[in-house]
Amino acid sequence: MARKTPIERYRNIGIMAHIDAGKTTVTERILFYTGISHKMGEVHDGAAVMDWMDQEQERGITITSAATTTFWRGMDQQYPETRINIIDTPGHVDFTIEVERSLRVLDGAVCVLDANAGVEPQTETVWRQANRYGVPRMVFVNKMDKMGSDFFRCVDMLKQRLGCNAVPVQLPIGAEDNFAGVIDLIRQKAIYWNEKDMGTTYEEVEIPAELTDDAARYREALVEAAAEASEEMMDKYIGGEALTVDEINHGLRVQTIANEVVPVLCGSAFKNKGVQAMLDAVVEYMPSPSEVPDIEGELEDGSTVIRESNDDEPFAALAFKIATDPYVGTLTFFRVYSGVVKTGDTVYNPVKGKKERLGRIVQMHSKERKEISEVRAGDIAAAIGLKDITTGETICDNSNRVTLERMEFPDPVISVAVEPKTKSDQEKMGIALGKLAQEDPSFQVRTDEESGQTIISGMGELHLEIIVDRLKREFKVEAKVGEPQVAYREAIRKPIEVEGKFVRQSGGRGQYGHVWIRMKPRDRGEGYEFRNKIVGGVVPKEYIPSVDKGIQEQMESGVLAGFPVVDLEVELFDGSYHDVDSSEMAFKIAGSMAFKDGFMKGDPVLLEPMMKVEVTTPEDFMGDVMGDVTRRRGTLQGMEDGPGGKIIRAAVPLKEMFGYATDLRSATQGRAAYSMEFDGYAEAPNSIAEEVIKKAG
Ligand SMILES: Nc1nc2c(ncn2[C@@H]2O[C@H](COP(=O)(O)OP(=O)(O)OP(=O)(O)O)[C@@H](O)[C@H]2O)c(=O)[nH]1
Repeated sequence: MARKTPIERYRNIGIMAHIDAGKTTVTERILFYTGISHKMGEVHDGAAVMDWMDQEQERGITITSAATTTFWRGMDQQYPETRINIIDTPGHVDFTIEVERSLRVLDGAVCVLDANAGVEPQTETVWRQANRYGVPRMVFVNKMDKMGSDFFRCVDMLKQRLGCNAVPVQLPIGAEDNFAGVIDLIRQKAIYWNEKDMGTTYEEVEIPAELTDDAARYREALVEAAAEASEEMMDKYIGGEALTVDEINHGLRVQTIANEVVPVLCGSAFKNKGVQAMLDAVVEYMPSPSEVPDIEGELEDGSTVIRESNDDEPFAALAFKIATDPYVGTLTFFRVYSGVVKTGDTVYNPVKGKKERLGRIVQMHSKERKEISEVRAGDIAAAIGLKDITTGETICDNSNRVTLERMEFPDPVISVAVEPKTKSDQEKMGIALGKLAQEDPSFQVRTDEESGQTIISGMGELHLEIIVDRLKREFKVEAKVGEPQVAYREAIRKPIEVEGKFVRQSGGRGQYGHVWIRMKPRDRGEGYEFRNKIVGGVVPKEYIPSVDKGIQEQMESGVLAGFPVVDLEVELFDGSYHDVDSSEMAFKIAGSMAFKDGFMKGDPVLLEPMMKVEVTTPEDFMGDVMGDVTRRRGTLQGMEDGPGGKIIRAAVPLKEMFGYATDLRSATQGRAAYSMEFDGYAEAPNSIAEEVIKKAG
């Protein structure tokens, strides 16, 4: 079967936004206009297309990222059919991990702003993440019909708060109740959507006289930004020659894909204005899979390889989301980077080292699944029934094995004990939690050895709340939940040299392992490194990995209070062995003994997770909010004015942030908002450390 849509006509995009900016409404309108969704449900009466999990609809926030395919030929049918795959990215801070994994597989993003609120804390968080992945972006200033909407302030905020080169390609006609349509600055037309048919039809007329000056000024700026794309265009522009519409669009496209320009559009999804023009801009300015850098992978021999974005390469794809579906079981969403795969093919997962047969492949057209028999480079689809795969892993051609760039997931920072309400649910809960952990690598499950309790860990209070909620809804397991616990870490602050000797003489064959190691603290986030500095075979080669293993196992279970030890360099530089009695086990124990001893002598410290917190509050409550942050052991890091009031930035220990949502709401009559992001580990003060160590007993 040949390719239906050439890869140049693919757009894999994400829609990112702060909660309530209108991402769901925008997505739903896109599906409506592209003809896939024929009924328009309003988000909060529960019929929206993208909100597909029950509690998402109840909470009104989008938690999972699903992928939806749709086709667009342009407002005037001016393009060849373009396939737009929309990857939904959640806006809530507790789900940054969901944002990360969608950013990883999309080629471009539309950032939706609330025209009144502008750039909000979470917009910034997601924007920074997108910067890290170098994702080209455009902005849709939504809610132009809303009280207090201000397109130009939004553009200023984009420039100032996000530091991006925001270039309006449209201007709004009117605002708030009088928002009537948009000016297309490139084609120099005013567009008004017909209110009677939900904006399906529209008319294009001359720019209203009172806006011609503004339009000319903004057009000049955008032409200049487009001309930067090439010397030829720049020469033409400087020479006073007019650039054609095609040239301008081409220039903006080049600059947007190079992350030099962010085109800005506006509209009101709710009032059915501007969405089709935004889709046109997706086609014009967002890259196709072949216009973004090709993905890198690692072959089995450790060498690096590039997998080009085309059908002739060997098949390689990345699983970016795993969902459990009550009807079909496990759905593995994957993005194909290269090659073709068909149902019935055997694929290989290099991380698990396993082959699996690809049973059914489906494409998600919003809630509807379409069975397909093959997928190609650039496609996004879901496989049904893959058994052993976790989010972030590669699937590839079994005879051309490759591991694509791995996704990095932060370790969980908070945990709670969960216990099923009835004993008989124990097993059911175990299975359910296992499935949830497979879906979400930022969520972990373990059994506490001492208490026998099941401990779940994740990225925030809400994250775990939702897991518990899903246990109940999807798996029918009611669980009791303990107090949230912070995931501390342990580290040393002083370099140290220590000896570990494990010798047993017991009748027959004894045990003999003996090592000398140097332990050095590393900077935060640098992790663990083991160096072998043995010369002259004083510790035989075959035992060296055992020493490393002994140390790592001990690091996992901690020394001070049972939390993992981090940021440490260990050098094995001396030791001795016995011809008969030495064994891997003996050296493993010697390594762990040396490590434990060294750790206690190396000025050990407890580390606590720190959160980057940003609160937007009306000025009246500023004093209260700041006082409260300080009481929570927070360090104020800055303050500025925003449209929603004062913006306060601070670093606060996670431990002190429990229940913050509720406290902030009651302290500010619900008028403040906040966002929070894991920022790294810092030394916990003595009082806290003592308490934690005592509790660990
Ligand atoms: N006035 C106005 N309201 C809008 C517009 N678009 C969306 N809304 C409303 O804004 C609210 C939030 O919209 P959603 O589409 O749920 O926003 P979201 O960003 O998907 O929200 P989360 O899923 O919670 O992240 C809803 O009440 C919408 O009806 C708009 O263009 N104008």
